[in-house]
Amino acid sequence: MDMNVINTTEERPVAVRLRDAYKRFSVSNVILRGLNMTVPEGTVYGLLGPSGCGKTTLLHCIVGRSELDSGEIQVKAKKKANVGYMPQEIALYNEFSIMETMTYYGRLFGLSAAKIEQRTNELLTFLELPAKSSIVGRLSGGQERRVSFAVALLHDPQLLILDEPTVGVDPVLSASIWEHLLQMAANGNKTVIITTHYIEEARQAHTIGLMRNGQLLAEESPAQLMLRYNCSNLEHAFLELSKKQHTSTIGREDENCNIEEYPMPKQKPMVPLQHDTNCSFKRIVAQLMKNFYWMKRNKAIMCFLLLLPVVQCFLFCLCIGRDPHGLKVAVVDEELENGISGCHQLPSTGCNFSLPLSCRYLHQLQRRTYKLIEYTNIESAKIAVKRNKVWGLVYFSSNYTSSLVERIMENKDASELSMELSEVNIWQDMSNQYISNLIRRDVLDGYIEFLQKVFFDCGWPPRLANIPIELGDAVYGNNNPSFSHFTAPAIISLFEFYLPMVFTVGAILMEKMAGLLERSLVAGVSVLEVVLSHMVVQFIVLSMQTTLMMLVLFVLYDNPLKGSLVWILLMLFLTGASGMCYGFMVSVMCDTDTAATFMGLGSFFPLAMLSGMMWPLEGMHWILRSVGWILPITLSTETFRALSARAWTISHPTVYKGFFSSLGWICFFLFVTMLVIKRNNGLRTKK
Ligand SMILES: Nc1ncnc2c1ncn2[C@@H]1O[C@H](COP(=O)(O)OP(=O)(O)OP(=O)(O)O)[C@@H](O)[C@H]1O
Repeated sequence: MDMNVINTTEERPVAVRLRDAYKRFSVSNVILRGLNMTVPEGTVYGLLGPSGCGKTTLLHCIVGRSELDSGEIQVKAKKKANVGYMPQEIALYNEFSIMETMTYYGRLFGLSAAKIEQRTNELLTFLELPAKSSIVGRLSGGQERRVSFAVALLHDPQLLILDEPTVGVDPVLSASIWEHLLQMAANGNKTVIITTHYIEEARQAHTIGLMRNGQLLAEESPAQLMLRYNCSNLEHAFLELSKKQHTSTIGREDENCNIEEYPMPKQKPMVPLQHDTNCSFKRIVAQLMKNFYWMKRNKAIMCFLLLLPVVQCFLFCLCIGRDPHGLKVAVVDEELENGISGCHQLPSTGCNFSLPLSCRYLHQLQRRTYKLIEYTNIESAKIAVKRNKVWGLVYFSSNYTSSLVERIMENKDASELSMELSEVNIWQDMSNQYISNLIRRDVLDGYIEFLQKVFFDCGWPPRLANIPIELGDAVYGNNNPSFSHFTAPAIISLFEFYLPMVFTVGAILMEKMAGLLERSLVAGVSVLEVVLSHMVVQFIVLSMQTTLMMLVLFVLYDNPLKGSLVWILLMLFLTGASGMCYGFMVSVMCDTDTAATFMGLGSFFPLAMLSGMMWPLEGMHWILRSVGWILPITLSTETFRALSARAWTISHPTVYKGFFSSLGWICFFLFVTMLVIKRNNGLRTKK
């Protein structure tokens, strides 16, 4: 049966009309030059033209993926839900099964589960597709294209816009697709706009638009076109038309000295298709379902996302903040005849000054887990320090004990010599700040302990052996503060900020780059719905990540958590929200994952450095200190510290500043995101 019997000359309502359409990507890249196009309702319109002439751009303008610079587009279908669009790229979720793909788009179009099932079965049979449980990414290129075609047909739309649907499809199926399209037009009064590279295939269309140099050279039925140019095929007709246009353009170029007039109206033309509503519960549910499918199919990625923070927290607790053990220290003790091994036979208590007191002091150092390595003289011990075999050298003179006793007994009358010989001499490798400070602390504390014990054993007041400074109980924290207690709040804040950022960028950029996001937007999803559904998933994932991190840091390990848990969780929630909003900003600003990676990494290190995580802000250069506090996790980390270690409440400025800072950053990131979306007219990649 010849479906091409529809009389296109009769007055039919117009499904799509373009008037004086202008579009360019740059001054030298003008795509549409005052193009006029009329697509009658209930017909198949074949859009033909050489590669790169702007067919896809024209379709993008009709479905709202792109905007005209000037001119007018009228689409009778009005709503996005009445249009079926098959983009040139495959734009399908590779991990989904065919049924999951259909379910997602069916839900977006508001179809019931039964209707989706029925339409899927029909389309699978018609398009000769494999079982609906087949995974899209494992199909052949041609099969993927047919699934993409099935998605466009799923909701039986009034207007069907197909960008090269028959590429990679075998000729028999291609013929049946054309037959189906013609039937839809004849029996269902549907309008189809189709682009193809196979010119002879387009012969079946009711109307043909031949596009070249941003204009339609002709717009009539294939038969009329061939008759007018007295050709037996469309290719020749197109050639004739192209020659004609070329000759007329040369004339005009000479007249205008190559200057092209380009209209620049004050207001951009209206977008032809509108959303039903900006936020529909059904479409959010469809998005959530899609996200759930994605997580189900990407279990490895989800496990990685959940386990990464836990593993990092474990590693942090195991590696950071614990004092080094078994540090080697050289000892040169000239008062011991049998070396320090002989100390073991001597009593470590009592008030007998005929025994060497240096043994008792060395015993204190050993109790603090130092490994004492004996050397015969200072020179050889210093060489060992230089070679980094030991971290320092402790030296006792041959008259150490007698001189120390004289120093204690004679006090202010002790001789200069006894004062000198009673000193323990220490030389340290100070290249490692933490280790050298630790040795210094232990050498001093160990000495006080040793002397107090001697005083006690001799019946003298032990307090006399102490330096006259009394350290009271710590007001916050404890008198032996741990580095990990200082850094734990920064670690959790950093994760809380960066994990949502990475997840958001990954999810949105993946959809954006594969054209999936645009396909959903053309199908009627609004940016607000994309953001809301992502937020829901993000917060479920973040809650699990936070719970696991808190368990490791504050339950399994003893990092302080003294303040109100509600405020602590709220602070973490806001930090996560600002990380997510940062992710939104990065994903709308970057078109490739490489750019996003650079942006993420480029911000990570400055943020980590300036957040006061590694070093207190008070110790930074004043310029950085005055900038550092503005950054997203600086004040929130301080707030977390104030809440967890000091149990301060929201009324304290340090606490509420962190909340304000996070809220401010959320607003800033969202504002920039909206600006970029507005400037780019949506969430599209540059290509
Ligand atoms: N976002 C963009 N930014 C800059 N130039 C673009 C953009 N999109 C398309 N172009 C350019 O516009 C021109 C027309 O591209 P378009 O994809 O519309 O052509 P086409 O006729 O559909 O080609 P084909 O038949 O090969 O698909 C090309 O030169 C392309 O490089």
